[in-house]
Amino acid sequence: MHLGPSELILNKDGSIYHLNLFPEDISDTVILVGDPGRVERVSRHFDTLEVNKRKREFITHTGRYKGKRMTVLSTGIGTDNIDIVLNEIDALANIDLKNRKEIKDNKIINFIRIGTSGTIQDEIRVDSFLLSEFALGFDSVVYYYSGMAGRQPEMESALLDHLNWDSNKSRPYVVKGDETLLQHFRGEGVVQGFTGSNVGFYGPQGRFLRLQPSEASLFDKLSSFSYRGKKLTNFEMETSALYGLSALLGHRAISLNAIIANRATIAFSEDPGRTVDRLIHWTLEKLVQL
Ligand SMILES: O=P(O)(O)O[C@H]1O[C@H](CO)[C@@H](O)[C@H]1O
Ligand SMILES: O=c1cc[nH]c(=O)[nH]1
Repeated sequence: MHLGPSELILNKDGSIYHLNLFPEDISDTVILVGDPGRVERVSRHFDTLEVNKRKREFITHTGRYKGKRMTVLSTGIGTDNIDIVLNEIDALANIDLKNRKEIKDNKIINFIRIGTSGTIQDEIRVDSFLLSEFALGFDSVVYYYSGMAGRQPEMESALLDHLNWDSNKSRPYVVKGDETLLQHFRGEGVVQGFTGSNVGFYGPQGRFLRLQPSEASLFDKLSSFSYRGKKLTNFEMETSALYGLSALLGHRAISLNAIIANRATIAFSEDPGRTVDRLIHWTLEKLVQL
């Protein structure tokens, strides 16, 4: 199918609209970070830097770490930005931008998110690393696409029963990370988790400064949910759409979280930057072995 100029939008120089990139600018290993400032914290470890581009909050560096070509790209905050980033990276990989048609042999991208997150379980230590085995999406991005790849309907039903969900809010969905990548990144010292991706940092994560909650018991209901021994472990704001869209597009994704807050013990990391830097270094080393 030919994609017209209002659908597949290209800049004057032919680069993709928001990311400002050409197909040759990206590797098939893409590290996603929320914070644009974190891109340099990753690429400072690279031996060589070949691409350094930006538009809006989307900064992209491509280079080599110990010989392996990698791209690190900032998504900004939220699942709506993940919709842009996943669709545009996929277009760079799998659409011929000149004739505006899908390329026959689809390329598979490995997406590795390195993010910050708050745990909701008291036994998970601040400054630990958490690998999201499953993601719970409070956003509704996946509902705009056809298909159920990666989705976990039984977990979704169990959760909806447990929460007695308010129908004014979008229906939460559950999606699994890519098993090949999960296997590679599982290991000692890494908590395996079930990550909630919320549609905000405050109310949607049960944080209230001056406003009052519409449902006072929601945070407790979420932290007490368990499905076949798997508890909901932590909150952040991107992993669900990353897992959902990657599965639908045929890519692989995992999400690694630096736990900087513990909402159950009301603790915050004394040095979150150090924890993020440790997670970056650990992830780069694991990626070289992939
Ligand atoms: O540190 P990043 O990757 O931005 O991730 C987390 O931090 C932001 C909120 O402070 C949200 O994007 C959340 O997902
Ligand atoms: O509590 C937290 C910490 C980091 N990021 C979030 O989204 N929530």
